[in-house]
Amino acid sequence: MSGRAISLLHSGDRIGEGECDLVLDFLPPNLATLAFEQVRQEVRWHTMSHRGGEVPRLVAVQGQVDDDGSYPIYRHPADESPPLLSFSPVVERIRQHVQDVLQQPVNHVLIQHYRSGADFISEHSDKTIDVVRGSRIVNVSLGAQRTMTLRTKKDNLYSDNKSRAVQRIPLPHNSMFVMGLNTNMCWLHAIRHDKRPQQEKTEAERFANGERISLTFRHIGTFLTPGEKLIYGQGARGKTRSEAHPVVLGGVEAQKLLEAFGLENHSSDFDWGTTYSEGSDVLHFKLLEDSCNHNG
Ligand SMILES: O=C(O)CCC(=O)C(=O)O
Ligand SMILES: [Fe+2]
Repeated sequence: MSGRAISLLHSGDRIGEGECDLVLDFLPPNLATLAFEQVRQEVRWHTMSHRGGEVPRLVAVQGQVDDDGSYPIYRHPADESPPLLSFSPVVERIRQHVQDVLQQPVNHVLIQHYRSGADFISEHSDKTIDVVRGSRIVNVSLGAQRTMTLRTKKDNLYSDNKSRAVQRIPLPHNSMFVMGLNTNMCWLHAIRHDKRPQQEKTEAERFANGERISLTFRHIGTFLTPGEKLIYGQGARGKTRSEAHPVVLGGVEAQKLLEAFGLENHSSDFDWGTTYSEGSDVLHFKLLEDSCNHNG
């Protein structure tokens, strides 16, 4: 491939590094027709702040809470994430379908409500310190069709040494986009805002009054004990429940983890083992940002 071609891709095409999939008509019709409205009503929506500003969409987090009250934690650089609640009824039904089709457990979901074409998520790579190695990340789309844009990172140019590959994947209502960790490493992904006038949009894009809900399911290997006291698992320093350590708030460790997240956003040959395998017990980054602001 050469030049600046932007590929518009669909189910069955080679997407990203080739280990991605777009599954259409994912939920059975009886669930698909009520899922958007039920999720919208059932979920306790929150705003979320990042670098002091509100992110342009509503969010909620649900997950599998163990008998001892431990629950999975997905860390990414937000000032504060909403509290994790147990899977609500319709989200649990969707999760069961994801697990059946994927043949992989998923124990955590970030649910996002794009209230109109003005809501978006900027280009990023998912942060994988807490994502089980070798697992796949899933986005279930409900409501209005939006487009997932994939773009290779700056350190991964075409052979002309100038341009980056771009792929656009329309995500219609009731589809499941499956992303492998290789694609997450070599490409950035985004849902860009769509400010075209209504009459230029297709029926699928105007569906559900232009509102979209996405459910990002992940298999998480890092856990918190009740009250955010202790942390253990893949992304923590203590790898098992009995080796759990108290969580660390802000400070040098938080700075280190934020730098690692930055590296993961920029590097296509990101070495997970070197960067993450030791683990980090950091939970919140806001304290750190506040102290940075005071310093400078
Ligand atoms: O809304 C989507 O489909 C994408 C969400 C996403 O990339 C994320 O939550 O990391
Ligand atoms: Fe993402």
